[in-house]
Amino acid sequence: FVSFESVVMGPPDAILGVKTRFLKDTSEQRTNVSVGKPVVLEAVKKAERLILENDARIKEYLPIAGDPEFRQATKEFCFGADAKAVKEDRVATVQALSGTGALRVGAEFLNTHFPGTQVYIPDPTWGNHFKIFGNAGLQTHKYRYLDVKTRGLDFEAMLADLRKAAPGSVVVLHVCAHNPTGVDPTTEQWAKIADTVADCKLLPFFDSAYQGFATGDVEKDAFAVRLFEERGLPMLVAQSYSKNMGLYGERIGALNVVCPSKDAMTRVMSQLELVVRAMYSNPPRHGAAIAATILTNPELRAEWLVELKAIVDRILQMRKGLREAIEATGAPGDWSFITNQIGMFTFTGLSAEQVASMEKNYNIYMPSNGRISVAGLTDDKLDHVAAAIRSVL
Ligand SMILES: Cc1[nH+]cc(COP(=O)(O)O)c(/C=N/[C@@H](CC(=O)O)C(=O)O)c1O
Repeated sequence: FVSFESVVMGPPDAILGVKTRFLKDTSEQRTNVSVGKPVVLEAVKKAERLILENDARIKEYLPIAGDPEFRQATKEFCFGADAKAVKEDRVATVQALSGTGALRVGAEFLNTHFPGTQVYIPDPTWGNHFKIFGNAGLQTHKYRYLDVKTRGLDFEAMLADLRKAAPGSVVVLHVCAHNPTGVDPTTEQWAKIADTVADCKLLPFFDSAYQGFATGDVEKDAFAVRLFEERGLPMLVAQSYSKNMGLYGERIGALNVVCPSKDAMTRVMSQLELVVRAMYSNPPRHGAAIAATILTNPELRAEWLVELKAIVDRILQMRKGLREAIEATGAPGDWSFITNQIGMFTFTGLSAEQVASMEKNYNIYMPSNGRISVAGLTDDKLDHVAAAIRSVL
């Protein structure tokens, strides 16, 4: 029988748990570089004013699949309005509890209809990927991704590992701004990955959590997904608006499943709705209303894209500043990876011990894998972070 007394303590989350420790730290020099610091965008504030004025049905249930306007807008944002799969209505799209929820609904759907499916996940990857797919009952495997020597993509090893996967296996691919490494395939490498996926009959499950955060251009950042769509490949794509709209706590995202026909899409939609209904019934309204308003209102969309570009430009400045601050300490080694990597994070290669020492002596808070959220840096913190890194080399 159930006895809550027998429940053991679970481990703190490797990423979200860091912020908890940061908040307990009262020192002046405490610095949180673990997760993004959500600035509320002007476009979001304006969208919320519009929603409050116009949306009379503000508290009704949404349909199981979510806000219809959001679903169409997010699909077009991901694949492009002119994508064949979109125009032929072959993409099954359900609103999701952000990227995590999209991945989980997709994993449950796969396990329900294709039990025993093997899922190949990059090494390293986002800290939650293995648990999401594992908890849904799927078999997870690593594929080599980062070459720790060059700090670049271990491309041949990645392809070799994918070629070893059984046909029908799922391969998780970060669309852009790979977390935690900040290392992405080049466009030529994406073409070869698409060839390998097609030849080996693998099923891509794209994780699109940073569209717009890699280059500041939302169209360019969707390159990989759109290349695979143009090839006519089936795929799943999990989307998140946590980072690119700063809607973290609104939990707004989507799961897209590209199907071979409109009829198949209709059947997949019906099965996705069964997963959603039994998991949380239907999704929250507010985040979907914000995202749909920004995506479909031309003035707000334009304003949003300008704000997003400014955020990405500031991150590039912080990368340059951090690299120069570290080099100014006379730190040994090549720090060019800090400005070569893209997206929100830089993967420093610091060990868990070095990270713990930086927390203890310099009150720097970051995940034990050595990832620094550059988005969390400000000019006045650069020298402090650089000194902390210098102290552990
Ligand atoms: C690659 C990736 N995919 C999905 C998510 C899910 O985010 P959501 O808010 O559910 O849409 C995150 C979040 N990453 C950051 C926060 C977290 O760990 O949840 C992070 O890596 O810091 C990712 O980095």
